[in-house]
Amino acid sequence: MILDNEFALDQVTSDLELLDILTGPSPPVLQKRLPRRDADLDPLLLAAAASSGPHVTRNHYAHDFFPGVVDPREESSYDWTRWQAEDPKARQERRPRLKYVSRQAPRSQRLKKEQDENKENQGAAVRESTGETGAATTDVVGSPSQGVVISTTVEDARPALPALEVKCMARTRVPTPHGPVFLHLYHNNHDKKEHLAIVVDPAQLEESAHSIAPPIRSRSLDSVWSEDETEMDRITRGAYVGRLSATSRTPSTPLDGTHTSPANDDSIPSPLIRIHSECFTGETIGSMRCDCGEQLDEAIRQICEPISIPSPPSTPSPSANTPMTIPGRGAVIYLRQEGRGIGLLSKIRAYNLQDLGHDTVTANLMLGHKADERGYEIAGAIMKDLGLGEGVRLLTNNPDKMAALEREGIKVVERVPMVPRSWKCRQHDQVSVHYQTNMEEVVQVTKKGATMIGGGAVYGEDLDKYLRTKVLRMGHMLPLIGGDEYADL
Ligand SMILES: Nc1nc2c(ncn2[C@@H]2O[C@H](COP(=O)(O)OP(=O)(O)OP(=O)(O)O)[C@@H](O)[C@H]2O)c(=O)[nH]1
Repeated sequence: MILDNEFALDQVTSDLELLDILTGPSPPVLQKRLPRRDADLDPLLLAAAASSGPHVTRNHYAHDFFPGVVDPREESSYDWTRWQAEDPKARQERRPRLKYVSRQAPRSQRLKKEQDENKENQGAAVRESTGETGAATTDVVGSPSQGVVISTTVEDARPALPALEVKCMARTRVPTPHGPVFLHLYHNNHDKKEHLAIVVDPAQLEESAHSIAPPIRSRSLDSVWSEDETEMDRITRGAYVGRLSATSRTPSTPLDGTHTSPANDDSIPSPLIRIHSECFTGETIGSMRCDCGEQLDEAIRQICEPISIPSPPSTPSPSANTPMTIPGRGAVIYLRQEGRGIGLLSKIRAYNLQDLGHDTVTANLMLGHKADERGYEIAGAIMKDLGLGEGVRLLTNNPDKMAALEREGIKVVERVPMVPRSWKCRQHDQVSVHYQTNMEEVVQVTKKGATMIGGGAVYGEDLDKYLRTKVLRMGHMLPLIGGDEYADL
């Protein structure tokens, strides 16, 4: 502030002095420049100075707006003699100032770090192939132009992971509304999670029947685990054939890999497979933010559907050319990769960011995660253990899953789209029940397979946003709803 007249003032330090100068009855006469003042100006002082008249502004500043008077209506709040200045520290404690603190480094630094990591990963791959372990990373903090290296660490000298191995620890029959399945629980040597395989192959329950298609069985479960394992050990872990009952218990023998089917293999469609990632919210509490629960249900339903095949020559049938029906076969590989690999805690936080208007991809990025942090190596290994590496039909819209499985050496012979039930229903006659609840229309699908809590199809604004983001930002292979493209599915 510069007032260039004759009024002499060496130091103007307090807000009240300034107020006097600015709002006094006659304009101030300054003889020299006011010294530079770095202290914060009270904005109320400026407001008072800028308002209509000194008689009003002085009064307001000193009384109504005085910082010590919390509530002007308080008894004696206008009584100067009783006012005591408040400890500014106490005031700060009472009203902590919310500060935005970015948890991310500037973008340039993050990009550089990413580049360094990529280089390092390439180096690690080379080292791994040459048998070296451990990876050095460099944390660059500060401007990249300065290249200030704060710390160089040898990344936790973690030994390279051993070659992936999976082992089916137990298997059991579970009846579901769609038909019986065999639940397989897997351990592996890369993470401590219990991944699962839900195998649909009811032909295995018919102990005596001649199975047309090769059985879907776990090699690791059926192998011999120790010299002294008993029949009961094998049966208890699920290494049996046929159906267990009080009168029937036949332990399995290790598969020799020479199983041949009497039918021409080409005539039997490849098993239908779904790689599904855990979703507590969608599968357990029926969340309608996503369609995960519905997808799990729909996948099991579709895999359980009987398959029509041409009669094999060796099978007696009324007419040689009459197609025959065999039970549906396939599996859901259920991976414990909650929230696309970011975990339930982060997914819950991401939901709050989504409520603020961000989509599911951006919310992940804002939390410092990738849009998708899943891996499919374990899924590939489980599929091979189940003898499913040679050709599967994959239920998915996700191009990453297809590519990842191919990388794991799984032959995907066909992609079967996963169409959200609500997208099918909008044009479909199957929507036979409409009812009102809480002023919203609820669509109840009467089609077989509706097992989720609260109804057959998830629906709503949140779900539409989620599904559209998957199509528009994650490249999912699903035409957006608009016309009658799903009417026949
Ligand atoms: N981070 C995040 N994860 C979510 C959200 N909604 C659902 N998920 C997770 O997404 C995963 C479900 O994905 P999947 O259905 O296996 O597969 P997909 O990538 O959608 O591909 P499809 O095979 O076409 O269904 C589960 O792990 C869910 O927990 C979300 O809003 N944010």
